[in-house]
Amino acid sequence: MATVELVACWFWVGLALMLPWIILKLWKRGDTGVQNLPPSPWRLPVIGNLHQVMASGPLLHHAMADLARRLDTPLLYLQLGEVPVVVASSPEAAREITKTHDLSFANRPWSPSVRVLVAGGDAQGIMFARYGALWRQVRKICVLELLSARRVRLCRHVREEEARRLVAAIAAAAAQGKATVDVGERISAAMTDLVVRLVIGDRFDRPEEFLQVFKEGKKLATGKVSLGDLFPSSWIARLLSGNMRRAEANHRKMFELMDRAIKQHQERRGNVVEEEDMVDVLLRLQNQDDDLDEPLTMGTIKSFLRDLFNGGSETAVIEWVMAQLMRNPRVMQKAQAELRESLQGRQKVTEDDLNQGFGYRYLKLVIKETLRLNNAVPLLMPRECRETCKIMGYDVPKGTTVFVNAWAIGRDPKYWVDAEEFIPERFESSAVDFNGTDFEFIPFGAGRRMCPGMALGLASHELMLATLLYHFDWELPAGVSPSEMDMTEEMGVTMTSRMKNGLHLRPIVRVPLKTAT
Ligand code: HEM
Repeated sequence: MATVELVACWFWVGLALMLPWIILKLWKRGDTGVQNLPPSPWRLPVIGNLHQVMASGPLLHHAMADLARRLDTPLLYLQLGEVPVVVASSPEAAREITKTHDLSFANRPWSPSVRVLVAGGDAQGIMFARYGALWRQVRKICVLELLSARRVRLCRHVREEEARRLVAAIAAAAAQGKATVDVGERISAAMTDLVVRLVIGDRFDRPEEFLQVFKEGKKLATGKVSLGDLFPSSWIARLLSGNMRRAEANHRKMFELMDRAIKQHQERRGNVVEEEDMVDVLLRLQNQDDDLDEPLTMGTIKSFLRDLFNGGSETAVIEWVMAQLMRNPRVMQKAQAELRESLQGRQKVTEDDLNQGFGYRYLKLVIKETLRLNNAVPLLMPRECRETCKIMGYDVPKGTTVFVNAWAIGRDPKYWVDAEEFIPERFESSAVDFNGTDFEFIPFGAGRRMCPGMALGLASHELMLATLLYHFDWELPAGVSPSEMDMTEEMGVTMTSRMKNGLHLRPIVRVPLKTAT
């Protein structure tokens, strides 16, 4: 049975088992109070709008976009099990939530799964941290230290080394006569290695174990909706959700390994650190306690590092860019021609070349267009309403989970000509950018909780892509034409959208890598 059917089947079995609890809830139910809530489709008792959302399959952003379109509303109210949800599906609604009333939506909701991750509040990190002094502290460290433009520049040699290793691995597969390579898997391995090096450095003695625990954690944190999160007050639902115990064990193991990495860094601290990794920076700041508004506890440091791993190792965008290029041979040809013409004669792609404008003006437009159509984080990360407020004339009650459907906004024909077409040139003469001020295009979010890793993410993505396009030509598997490519989406970790069946392509070496580098 297909995974989707299996998930759906378990979902309905779970609901059936919860029937006695549902009846009890119905019996106890009081009035919800009169409020001018945003438009909502009809609801069933207790499960609310779950049946409508689940009916369209596991892609929440598609289901939510359909419902908003059907009701012709920029702001949609849904009751998902016990969880009240508001979805913003227009640039105006997104602006109200992430800018005008940013402070009212500066929290992330803590579902039971998130509670496991943040260990009840002792390991809030940054992604799920409650808005307040601690979050402000870690966010400042991100912006000024760990992910600053200066640090992104300083670590460019690590990105270049990993990009070269990626090329070498793909070239070796091509030389062995492999029909195709799993491009997503290769990129993911390269990006995970990259982020491990940036965060804990080269000298950690158990990198393999760390990677394994990290990968298992990612599998456990699938973006699929869990019964326990939909009915947080029900222990039966939590029991049926199953994964919680494994997630707790994974969390413990991950923190144990981080303890070891931190200890190794501490032991080294007496020596001169030639090049600081992120653990070094955090330990240095921890020692300069007087400069901190909130103390950096070990729990905070470890959860902070965990979030940086998660944010930094996401590779869905690169895979989507490659897929769109294969589907649009004209665009692929233009991007490669520009790169090869301007980098002619060079044995490798360097960030200095790219930054000086060598050959990737068009590639930048390609990445932008992919972020519009295949937004890797389609619903951004959920916010929670901290105080009841009015958005576009409707009441959004305190405690509501709020999604911004950036995916739907990026495809809305009201704001985009030929919205479903892949046309990088649309950005050529347009000032619209993803820096969080043009609300029709917000792949990195906007406002206080906007992605702090944008510069690092873009630098890594641009270099990896330029390298893949410069060194190789790419072919689809025999018998598959560009228009027949499987572009089916699925939800990955922390609500990211990735290619469900991967991207398998045949690489043909065009510019061989010089081995002596
Ligand atoms: C192309 C790559 C990336 C994309 C598309 C992306 C996208 C996003 C989005 C949409 C959000 C939620 C914003 C919101 O709620 O308004 C986010 C948050 C975040 N991202 Fe990224 N991101 C990327 C790369 C990175 C990298 C490289 C890092 C760090 C190593 C990172 C770290 C984070 C963190 C820590 C948050 C949470 C911020 C907070 O809650 O204060 N991201 N990202």
